[in-house]
Amino acid sequence: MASNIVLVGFMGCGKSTVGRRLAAMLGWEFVDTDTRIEEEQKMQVSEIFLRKGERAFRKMERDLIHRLSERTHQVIATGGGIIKDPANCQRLKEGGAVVVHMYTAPEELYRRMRCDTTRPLLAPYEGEARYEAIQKLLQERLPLYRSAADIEVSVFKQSPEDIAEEILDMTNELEKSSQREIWVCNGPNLNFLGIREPEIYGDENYEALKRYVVERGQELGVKVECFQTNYEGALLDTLQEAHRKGISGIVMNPGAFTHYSYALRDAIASIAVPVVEVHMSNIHKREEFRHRSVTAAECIGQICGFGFKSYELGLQALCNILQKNG
Ligand SMILES: Nc1ncnc2c1ncn2[C@@H]1O[C@H](COP(=O)(O)OP(=O)(O)O)[C@@H](O)[C@H]1O
Ligand SMILES: O=C(O)C1=C[C@@H](OP(=O)(O)O)[C@@H](O)[C@H](O)C1
Ligand SMILES: [Mg+2]
Repeated sequence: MASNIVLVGFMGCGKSTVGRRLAAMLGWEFVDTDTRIEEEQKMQVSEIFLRKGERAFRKMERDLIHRLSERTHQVIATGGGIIKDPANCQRLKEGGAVVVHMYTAPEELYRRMRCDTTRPLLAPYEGEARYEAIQKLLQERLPLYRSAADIEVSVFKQSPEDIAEEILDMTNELEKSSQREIWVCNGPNLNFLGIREPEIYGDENYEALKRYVVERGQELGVKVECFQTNYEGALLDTLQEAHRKGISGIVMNPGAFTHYSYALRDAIASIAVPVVEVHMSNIHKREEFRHRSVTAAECIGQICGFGFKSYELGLQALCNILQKNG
């Protein structure tokens, strides 16, 4: 489980409201950074802005985040500007926190904060001008929230209780997927990518393919290991090893073994690990002997024709299935 759950998002998205409920559901401490700063300074946030200025407030936020990052079992509702300094979320994440971005449209944020007097950044604006200020600031900050967050949850037309439940489910799923390991297994001649018939397989080499799949894995929150061999038996050994080690899934490009290796077909059939078959080229558009796959029927499915992207689609398909199966 995450050490802390940190809620980020624009003013009015419901961080304070949802955070309190989420903490109660988990039996964790609830910390609202604005409230904590107000208690420590014995002054309202709007008064701090007025008397000491925004810079001083941001420093108070930074100092508080520093202290909170050393503790665990907290749901932390941050102020909407916490992401102005990327080091804040970075610090919390280094301590094992999961950062959740709560998102809704500017129209809904305006509806909630039309008459609000507690948010100093909106104080100079009323009516239409307030809506425009929200829209402009949201546009500026959205990329910052997104790059800080591990998870994004839409909070439009959902009750705070339902949002808290959803955050809990998503956090649990993130936790599970981070424990998953997927092997990307490549068969004969794939080590010759970049050299081998570039008009079919492109000019990027095998090292580039490895980097590509590892990065796609990171985006999906799973660990990816790559294997390549030109030997049929070695490919079988790798599948059996994946089974013995309890690897979560395999994305496999069996190369030309696809079309005739019954031994590989039997290996896929005998392991408990789900396999997705991928090919860079569209094998059905090519020579007759490539139209048939003796291995695909033992796999969950086959993806072909999208170059490196076939591997990404394979990884996505596997992750969806693993998520569905718990
Ligand atoms: N899911 C929701 N649906 C409707 N109104 C909400 C929801 N969550 C929060 N609110 C309301 O929106 C306003 C802002 O919520 P708050 O929790 O203070 O947001 P934040 O801490 O992100 O600024 C409050 O009036 C609150 O009651
Ligand atoms: O977005 C911001 O810069 C701010 C958001 C506020 O918190 P909420 O997001 O809880 O409104 C509060 O920290 C301060 O007014 C500044
Ligand atoms: Mg708040």
